[in-house]
Order: sequence, then structure tokens, then C-alpha cells
Amino acid sequence: MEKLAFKLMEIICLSLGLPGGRLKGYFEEQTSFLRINHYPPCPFSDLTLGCGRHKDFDFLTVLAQDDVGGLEVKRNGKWVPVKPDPTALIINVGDICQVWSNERYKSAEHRAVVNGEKERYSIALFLVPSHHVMVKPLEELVSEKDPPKYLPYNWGKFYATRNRSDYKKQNVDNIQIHDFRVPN
Ligand SMILES: O=C(O)CCC(=O)C(=O)O
Ligand SMILES: [Fe+2]
Repeated sequence: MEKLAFKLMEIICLSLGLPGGRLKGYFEEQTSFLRINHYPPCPFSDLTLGCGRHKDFDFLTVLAQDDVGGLEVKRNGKWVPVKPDPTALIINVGDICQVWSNERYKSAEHRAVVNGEKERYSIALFLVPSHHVMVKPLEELVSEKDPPKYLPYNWGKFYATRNRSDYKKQNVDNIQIHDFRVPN
């Protein structure tokens, strides 16, 4: 999964007109991690979610899942179920890709619903840079005509703040890249 994630990073760089290895240096002390999600069956599946709506805060996510289904992606304001295929991997563009590419790529909002009868497993690899990296639109992708859409933020600090707030029940959103968005 990790090899694939780095390969995809190279391809994304090429698609942006950058050298394939442009981003590699930011991952020398990568803080990437793998998470196994277990969603037990829930008799009140219409009243709750397995994983609330969010955008992944990483560069990209490689997701494997079983054949139960539950992942949904927001498209044109509607939640669209993703057909489960245990032989396929799902790739999510994350927030860091959105910032580095100055919004040529956009991270996708998604969530996971639970199943009334069956348990479900998914495995996600989150590709994230070294703690000290300042995330900001790449210089090659900004110009006078296309100025940076985000102020720089420190990945490690962002992640620590996000982790501290993720487990609190609160009505406000936790820290998000739009907190660093430059107004249009
Ligand atoms: O279980 C899934 O399909 C989605 C999990 C997810 O979005 C996440 O772990 O960030
Ligand atoms: Fe996610």
C-alpha cells in the first residue's frame, strides 16, 4: 500500500507538470500511518454513522475494504454510496494535496454508514509528510495570475491540534485547511 501511495504521488506530480520526485523530500521522516476500521453491526443503522463526514487531512489515502459496503462520497451535494469491491483499492485525495496543488486537486468529503446486520472492516493508509514540513501551495504552481490560495501551516502542529480536538464532543468543526484559506 505504501509503495502504491508513493507511486501515485509521483504520478500526481507529473500530472501537475512537476518532476516525479518533487515531493519526496517532504517524506524523509514521514508520519504516515495505517488504520484498521471495524464497524460492528448496528440495529439502529439509520440513526448513526460509523465514521462522520470528513475530508482526509493527508496527501492521499489508500483504502481497502471488504464486500459489505458503507463508504459514501459527497458529490454535487448528495451522498453517493461507493460500490464495495474487496479486490480493488480506493484512492482518496487529501487536504495536503489540495493545498500543495493550489486547488488543482480537491480533497473529497466522505463518511461511512453502518450496516444493520453485518460487521464491516476497512484498512486505510494515510500518506503524510514529516512533522516539520510547512504545507503551502508549491511555488511552481503559483503566479501573479494564480496566487497562493493558502497560508503556510506546520504539518506537525496541525496534526497535533486536530488529534486533540477529534475526540471532544463539540459543535464547532475541528481545525481545517479552510482556516488557512486566503479569501478570494
Ligand atoms: O471505512 C471507510 O470506508 C472510510 C474510513 C475513512 O474515511 C477514514 O478512516 O478516514
Ligand atoms: Fe476518511
